[in-house]
Amino acid sequence: MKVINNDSMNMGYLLTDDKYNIIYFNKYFKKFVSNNEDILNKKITVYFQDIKLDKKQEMYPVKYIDNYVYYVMIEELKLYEHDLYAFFFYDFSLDSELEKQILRLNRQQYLYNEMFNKLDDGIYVTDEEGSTQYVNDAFINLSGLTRDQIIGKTVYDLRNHNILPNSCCAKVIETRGPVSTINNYYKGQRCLVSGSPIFDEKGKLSKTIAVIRDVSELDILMKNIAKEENLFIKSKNTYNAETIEHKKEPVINNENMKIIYNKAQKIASVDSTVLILGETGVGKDFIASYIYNTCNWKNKGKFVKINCGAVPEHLLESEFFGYEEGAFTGAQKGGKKGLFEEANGGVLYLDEIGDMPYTLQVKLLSSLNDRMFYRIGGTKPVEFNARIIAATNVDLKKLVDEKKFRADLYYRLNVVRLIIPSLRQRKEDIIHLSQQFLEYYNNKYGKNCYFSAGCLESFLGYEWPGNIREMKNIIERTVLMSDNACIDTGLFRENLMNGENIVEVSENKSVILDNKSLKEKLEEYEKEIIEKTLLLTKNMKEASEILGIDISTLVRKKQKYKM
Ligand SMILES: Nc1ncnc2c1ncn2[C@@H]1O[C@H](COP(=O)(O)OP(=O)(O)OP(=O)(O)O)[C@@H](O)[C@H]1O
Repeated sequence: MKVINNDSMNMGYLLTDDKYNIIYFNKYFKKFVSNNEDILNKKITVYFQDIKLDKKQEMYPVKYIDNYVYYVMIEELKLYEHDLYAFFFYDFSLDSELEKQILRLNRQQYLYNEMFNKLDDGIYVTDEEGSTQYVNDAFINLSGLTRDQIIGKTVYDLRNHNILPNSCCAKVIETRGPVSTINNYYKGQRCLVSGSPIFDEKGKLSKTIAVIRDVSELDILMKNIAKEENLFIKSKNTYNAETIEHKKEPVINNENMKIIYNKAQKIASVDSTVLILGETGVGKDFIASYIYNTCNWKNKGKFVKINCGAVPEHLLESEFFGYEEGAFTGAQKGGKKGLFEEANGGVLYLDEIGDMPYTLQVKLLSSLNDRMFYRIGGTKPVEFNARIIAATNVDLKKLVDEKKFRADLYYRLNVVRLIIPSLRQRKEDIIHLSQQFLEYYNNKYGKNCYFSAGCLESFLGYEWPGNIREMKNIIERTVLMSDNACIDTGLFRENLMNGENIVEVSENKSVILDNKSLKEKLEEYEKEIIEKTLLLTKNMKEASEILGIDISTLVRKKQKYKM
């Protein structure tokens, strides 16, 4: 701030005599008066009514007659024995160039705002700490949120409260790089969210911006095309959803799981035996195939899986080790390769190893130790160089103690042990897994479902006795059953009840039992699935393909359930 004494300046001063009559005023005041007489010799209080004449050498605001506010400072002067007063008026309003620039900026901001609000794509801007700074109208429409709910809140808070559970900007901040996500919004719109970091001139993260594009229609179109293509591939190849699903990235948020997957990665390229333990459905097969897929041995052999509990005992040996021609009555001409040979150079995955008959355990152990075996009826040793990964959901050590499993085989298998925790012990994975399955089934059934915040909370409260597999099945059911895009807690619970007769939800762990037999319940469920599938598909052919049964079975079932 400076005192401006120049007549041409945007500030004014005037002089009065000792009675406060104006005797001089500069050009600044001249613009307000038509001639000098209008102001000269008038009391200053005529123009500045609230001026405090006794307040000297102190600056304070006063109003001119047009109500414009100035800051005034009064000084006493002596001129040729006359007592005079000098009044300095400071106009703190911005000078005109600056004012023009601000106006221009305001106008520009208004125009940008208008432009952003005309876009069909949503825009979301945060600062470097994830605090929401700007959203356009399209985002408000897509999300169903109000600006009050989000502006000033961090994307982490919004993520934790499930308001924006899959925040792209949060991921941009975490990775400091561009990120794309697929998010579902409240009316079930599927949106492609492309987020980018914005760095300042020193390379420091300054903002993140995400553009949210509703791809629902495009998605449906793509799904239709994919469906057609899949039908084609299916007829040519043994295409199967499970294979495709296995190629998906593992969900690993839980710290324990990170350690386990890290270990799996480390041992992927060596051929030590791995024993995977964990409850049913926790992802034992999944991590076994992850190990196989992660190792990049050139020309590696196949991943051969056998469920030791599913093959009748009398067939197990021949399934495993194969046989020579004439080995037994009914043996195939030319003999047959067993799974051990099939898996050569690759991985032999022995699921439910705890169910392996005791007698066969001896042969397995000697094959592992000697790295060779004999086909049934064979005399020539066959080299064995597959890697063994075994898994079980039973307490193998207990079986050893009960003498149902050989201790030497147990220790031979137990070289690297991976114990997969249950889903309730890794709640951090629940939401991500559920989103992954939702996306998978949305794609599979051409739907756009999303979970309500309450439903996600119920997921966290539920015990998941069947772990990830149970979650996957429930999500498939709810996606199929939902009439609306939103899958809420009610639908989640309903589908728990349809599938299981025991329901444990939240802390209550209420047990709901009814008098129906399992067969009746399964029939009810089957009927419901068929009804829904028929409703969702164009014809019987499509329905039977989705259900994975042939048309004649579908017709029979329709008759059985009187549909
Ligand atoms: N980390 C993961 N990320 C994503 N999906 C997973 C993960 N782990 C498991 N799954 C999925 O969970 C489902 C069950 O996994 P899996 O079949 O491997 O369980 P399991 O423990 O072998 O079950 P069981 O004991 O009945 O053989 C599968 O659909 C699998 O694709």
